[in-house]
Amino acid sequence: MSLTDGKNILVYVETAQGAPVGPALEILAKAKELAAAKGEEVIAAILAEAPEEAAKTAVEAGADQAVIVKTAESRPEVRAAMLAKLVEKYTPSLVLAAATQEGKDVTPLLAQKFEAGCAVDVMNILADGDQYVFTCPVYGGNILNDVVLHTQPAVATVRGGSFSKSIEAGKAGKIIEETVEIPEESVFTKIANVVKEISEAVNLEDADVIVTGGRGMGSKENFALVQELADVCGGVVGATRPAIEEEWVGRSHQVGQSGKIVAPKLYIACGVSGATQHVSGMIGSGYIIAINKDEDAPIFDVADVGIVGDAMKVLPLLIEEIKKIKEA
Ligand SMILES: Cc1cc2nc3c(=O)[nH]c(=O)nc-3n(C[C@H](O)[C@H](O)[C@H](O)COP(=O)(O)OP(=O)(O)OC[C@H]3O[C@@H](n4cnc5c(N)ncnc54)[C@H](O)[C@@H]3O)c2cc1C
Repeated sequence: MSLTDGKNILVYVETAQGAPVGPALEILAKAKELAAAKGEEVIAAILAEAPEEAAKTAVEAGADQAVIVKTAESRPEVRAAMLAKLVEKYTPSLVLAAATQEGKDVTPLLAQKFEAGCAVDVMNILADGDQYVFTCPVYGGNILNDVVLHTQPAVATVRGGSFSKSIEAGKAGKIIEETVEIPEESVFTKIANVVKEISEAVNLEDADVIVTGGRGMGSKENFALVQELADVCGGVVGATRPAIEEEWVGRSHQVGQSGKIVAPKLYIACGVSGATQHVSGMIGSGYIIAINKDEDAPIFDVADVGIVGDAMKVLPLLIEEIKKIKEA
């Protein structure tokens, strides 16, 4: 199945605890800009148990209309099938979703239904006549590749932090409720078990402050300093793959190529060497502070501020100073 004469941009607005996730709001702002240049519209598609509030926020963030489907369904296969029904009905030329874990699961399945090309982890989008040019990182972010998809629709997942959100409080837009039924016999995925740790995954993609610990933290006891610093900064804990393999923190905290792509305002890397596979997941951060005892560690190449020292000595000092400032 493929579309012809597609028009408008459909943004899949993922939600968490009833509200759109930050990267989805960023995409809506970019979609608004792209659509306005062509005299087209932005349609937000929301699949959630109670999507009404999220729909209002999506409109304020740039959507001209929000299409909502009330559902508690969590299986990516079913969510992709639901979105496909909306794409069939609203015939967008472009479908965008955040490159979150859910976006990465759902979007390629959606693209496959329309035999459409799917650009992943997009960092920029330019309109070029009737086509869009998607800038995507390849080889762990060492090369930026421009991709053009000659399909209807074109489908893309967008990396968090690539665009800035823009909220126009009180903006009005049409909210349309759709009912989409996906017959159970057409679904191959059955949920056998939900693993608690993964289901209560930390929301790294939306965090303003991330404090990440790497192998250099040395032990689970020392890693507690990373949590403490995150707490005093009002942030969340990230980790490199070795720190997770050592079981100092859960898998949902992993930042990097095979973890989460993050773009907080502040990223503090403690005992992290700066391997390409890690850096490709955090290079979009606004301000990077690195603490490493090796002055030649590659993490310093991407850091705005580098502290050469033993993290076990530097972190307690930082925590103490920040506490003092907050109490003052
Ligand atoms: C296909 C693939 C995918 C991968 N995906 C990911 C991914 O998503 N995320 C990820 O993180 N990695 C990923 N990796 C692993 C990656 O290649 C690196 O091995 C990893 O990022 C290194 O983690 P690290 O910096 O914690 O450890 P190390 O590279 O061992 O660095 C530890 C650092 O701590 C410093 N240090 C030691 N003691 C102290 C101290 N007391 N105080 C301060 N500094 C200290 C050292 O100088 C060193 O620079 C992937 C690898 C592959 C092959």
